[in-house]
Amino acid sequence: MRTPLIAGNWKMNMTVQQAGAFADELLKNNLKEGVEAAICAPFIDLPVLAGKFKETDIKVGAQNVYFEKSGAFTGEISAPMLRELGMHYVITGHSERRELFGETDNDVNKKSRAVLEAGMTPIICVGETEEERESGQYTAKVAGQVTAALEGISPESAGGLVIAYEPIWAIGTGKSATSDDADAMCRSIRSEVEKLYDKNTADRVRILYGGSVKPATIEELMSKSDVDGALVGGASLKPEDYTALIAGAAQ
Ligand SMILES: O=C[C@H](O)COP(=O)(O)O
Repeated sequence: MRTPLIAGNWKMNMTVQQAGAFADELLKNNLKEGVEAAICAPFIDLPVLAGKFKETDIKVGAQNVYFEKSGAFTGEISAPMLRELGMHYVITGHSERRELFGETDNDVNKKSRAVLEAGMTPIICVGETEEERESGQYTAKVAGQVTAALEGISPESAGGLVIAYEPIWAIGTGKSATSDDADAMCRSIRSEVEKLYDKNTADRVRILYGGSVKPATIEELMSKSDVDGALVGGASLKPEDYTALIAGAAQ
């Protein structure tokens, strides 16, 4: 049985003060049980969130990492640094990092391995462009991203990780994939994991959908058998919306 996960991705939003205020508000709400809650925030917000959520089940994660452990890499943050802060998750391979910062499949693989090695869980993002969807190449594109991201990762580790399917055309556009399309792609990713490993690993790995998920759409999305949760951008920025997402996923 896979525990549903609602992971917020704040992207480049929320100052330290705003992050603290969000946490205080969220802690006043009764989050429904049975759903894992995680917030992936900008690096500077992580200590305050880790502190505020310390005595709770709410997990905190980063949105990026560098794959080396330490050294002359000005401006970068390593996986052991994040682990020491109490991070559980690190997003790797988000399409914004691939598109805007030139991250390759190889970078995503190295980052995901560094995250696992440090004792955290990567949320590995994959997804196709609108052009790839329209030309029918999307399944092959996503399968290729999954294969590249998982290279050299053991079956034990692979079973515990999280993959987020985020069609690029649905991110921040209000144009969400239908729940059936999301389910079909999550199933296709699971079968790719089974090809690379085995059925047991494929049954354990959690696969999220991301792309314009809102409180109004979460329940329908979560009714699908291969969708194990959501990676949520815009709708994770307000405590009341985030609380509603958790409630919707708990139905
Ligand atoms: O990581 C989250 C995704 O990019 C989705 O963002 P969005 O919910 O604002 O469309």
